Amino acid sequence: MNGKSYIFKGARVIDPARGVDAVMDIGVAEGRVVDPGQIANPEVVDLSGKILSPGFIDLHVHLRQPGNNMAETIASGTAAAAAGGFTSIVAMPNTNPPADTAGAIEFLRQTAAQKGVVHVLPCGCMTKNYEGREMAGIGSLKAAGVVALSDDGRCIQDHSLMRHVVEYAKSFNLPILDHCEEKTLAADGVMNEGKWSVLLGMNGISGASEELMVARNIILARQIGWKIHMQHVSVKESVELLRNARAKGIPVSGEATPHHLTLTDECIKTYSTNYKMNPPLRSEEDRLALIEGVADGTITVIATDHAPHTRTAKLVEFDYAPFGIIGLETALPLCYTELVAKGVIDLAALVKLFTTGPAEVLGIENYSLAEGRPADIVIFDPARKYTIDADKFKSNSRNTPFNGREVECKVWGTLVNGKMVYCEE
Ligand SMILES: NC(=O)N[C@@H](CC(=O)O)C(=O)O
Ligand SMILES: [Zn+2]
Ligand SMILES: [Zn+2]
Repeated sequence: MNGKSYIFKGARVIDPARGVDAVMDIGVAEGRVVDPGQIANPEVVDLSGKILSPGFIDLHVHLRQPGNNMAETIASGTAAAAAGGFTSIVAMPNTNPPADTAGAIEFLRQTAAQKGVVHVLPCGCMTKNYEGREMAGIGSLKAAGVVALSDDGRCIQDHSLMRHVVEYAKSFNLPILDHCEEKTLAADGVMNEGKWSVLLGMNGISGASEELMVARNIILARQIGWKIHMQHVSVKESVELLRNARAKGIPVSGEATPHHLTLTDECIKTYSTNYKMNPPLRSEEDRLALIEGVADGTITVIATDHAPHTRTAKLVEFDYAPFGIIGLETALPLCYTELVAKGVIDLAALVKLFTTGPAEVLGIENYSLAEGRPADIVIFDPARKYTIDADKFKSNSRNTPFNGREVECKVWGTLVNGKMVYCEE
């Protein structure tokens, strides 16, 4: 079936689910991880100096198909994922039309099967037509194969409706991935509310907008006893709320994006719309609190919130530009350079944030390279220094603030079901 078989030799294998961190050989045949001694006619690949780990999982990707194929398609978005080392991506449902029905999920699954190069895990809307008014048909979404529910891009403001959604999500065993944003406090802001919004004369988005909904979600998760995952956590108060809730055993979790971990609202003095996203870049104090949350295990996931927009959409005044930046092809090098190379966390901890952390949110057990498991693998070279060049991206979009940035750690190859779907050479 899967043509080639491989023996990968000499890599440092980091496999957090099994507590493995050692130089060893890994065999791949028939799409699975196998005993390297049992393979006939393998291609032997010398990976000395490189790292091999389970493929990365991104809980937060916008593929834009259907509705905006110019910005991204399932084909281009999954190619970008493979280039970034991701073998599974959760597709956010805020497409056009939104993924709020079994039919929409079926379209995504069929297109992903034909055009996708990595696993596309569908996420369904929590509300009908993504309007925040009426619950979507969660049972039929589950039957169609969604792995989670989200109204990302928006946040259900009606707490009673949200409570019912959480109850249904629990009965269908679907985690909720929530975009935490109270609307009246976010108002018509375009950047973080703070010193820089005052200096630049722009409308601010209060950190309290996020904090309030994180608190709401913690209350519902506790009351209902069900998993709520906070998407793109950006302010220090949210980190503190999560830390306390998790210490009490409330089933909540949180993700940080590479951009919130590496940039602040000061960047907006350039007026580049590639610094405009939601939630907005926050203060240095917030950024440091996120890093602390990652370091102490409060935040268990790094997710990209890959949000492609065309050049023309972003080529307008800051106030009018859409929110969002791409991230699949820059996540690993940015996080390696800023977190591992600077000694904040070690490499094994970073691999966890991209593998077992997100797997746990989705309820995937034993996400590992144990023999017999599907060969979803990433191989990367931490010693490789390079300059990010957006023109080389597989994504259809170029809306990144990191073009030209010097980084270390390059993805060398990505395998999905034993097939090399990206290889540097
Ligand atoms: N993050 C963003 O700024 N934009 C996202 C929506 C979202 O993730 O909230 C998008 O769909 O463009
Ligand atoms: Zn969002
Ligand atoms: Zn998003």
